[in-house]
Amino acid sequence: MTNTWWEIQILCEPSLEESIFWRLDNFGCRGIASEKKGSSFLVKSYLPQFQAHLLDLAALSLWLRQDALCLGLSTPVTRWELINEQDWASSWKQHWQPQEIGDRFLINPAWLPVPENNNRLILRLDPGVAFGTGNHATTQLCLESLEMRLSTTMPFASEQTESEIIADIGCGSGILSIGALLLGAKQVYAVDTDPLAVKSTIENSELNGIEPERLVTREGSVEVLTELVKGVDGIVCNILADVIISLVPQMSAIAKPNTWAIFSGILIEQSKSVAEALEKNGWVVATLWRRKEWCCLNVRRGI
Ligand SMILES: C[S@@+](CC[C@H](N)C(=O)[O-])C[C@H]1O[C@@H](n2cnc3c(N)ncnc32)[C@H](O)[C@@H]1O
Repeated sequence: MTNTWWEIQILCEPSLEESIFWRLDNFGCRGIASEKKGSSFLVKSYLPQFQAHLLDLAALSLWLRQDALCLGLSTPVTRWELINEQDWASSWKQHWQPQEIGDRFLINPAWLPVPENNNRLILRLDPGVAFGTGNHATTQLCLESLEMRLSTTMPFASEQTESEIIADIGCGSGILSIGALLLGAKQVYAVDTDPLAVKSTIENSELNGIEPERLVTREGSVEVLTELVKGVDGIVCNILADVIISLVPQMSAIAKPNTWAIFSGILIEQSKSVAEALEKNGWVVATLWRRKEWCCLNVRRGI
């Protein structure tokens, strides 16, 4: 049993209540209740924390807004917070098992023994409260894209994997940075606006025996990268679509004429607006991979 729950609160017009209940039920929420708040309704619902990442909650909020717009009603306000943090770590640890991703990776929780006779790249991880266990479709899509980019046996792989310098924007647990380094990249510059993510990336880097100079981690975003490095060969960025769109113009400062990039955290219905923002800023979309309701854009710098 988990001890930490998301409490999701939705303030809405009364006529939206039914469609919200339906959405929450489909989302896996347990215990849905509503109360009158003036002329509005406040719907409260609960979900074990391990069942939803922040990205999923953001997607839920978007669907609720879209439902309201389709019905011609004013959009609801969705908020979420974690309640009852006690025993979170131990309860969550019971739910997280080693996981194979793509053809090359095995994500192994830090507290489990490293499997013997396994020919996969073992990525050891203790994300703590940071995002990035490998369970989420967007992280998987990014790792698989990195695999295609950096595994020398892959047809689209870079011929100079061992000299590739990569930026990881929104590094979370550091899973993508460490994945790129295990695949043979020379160096990764990882940034995240959340100081807990920065701490988690540094700890996971040590856990995987990565030399500190190969994974440089800082709190912040693209503006910090521009101070750290002149140009990078590749970029991975798994954040929400809106954030990606706002960061794309600044990314030109760290892009070289042949830089490639992997973007995820994008709902399928948002892919068009992200692709447009990328193309406006000198990127060419090469492929779109999808898993569940999420997609991942593989792009390269335009000529
Ligand atoms: C979806 S998680 C991705 C974690 C990990 N890279 C993965 O793929 O599993 C997004 C991360 O981006 C960070 N973030 C959000 N906005 C950001 C921004 N503007 N610049 C840098 N990081 C940001 C969040 O703190 C969070 O750790």
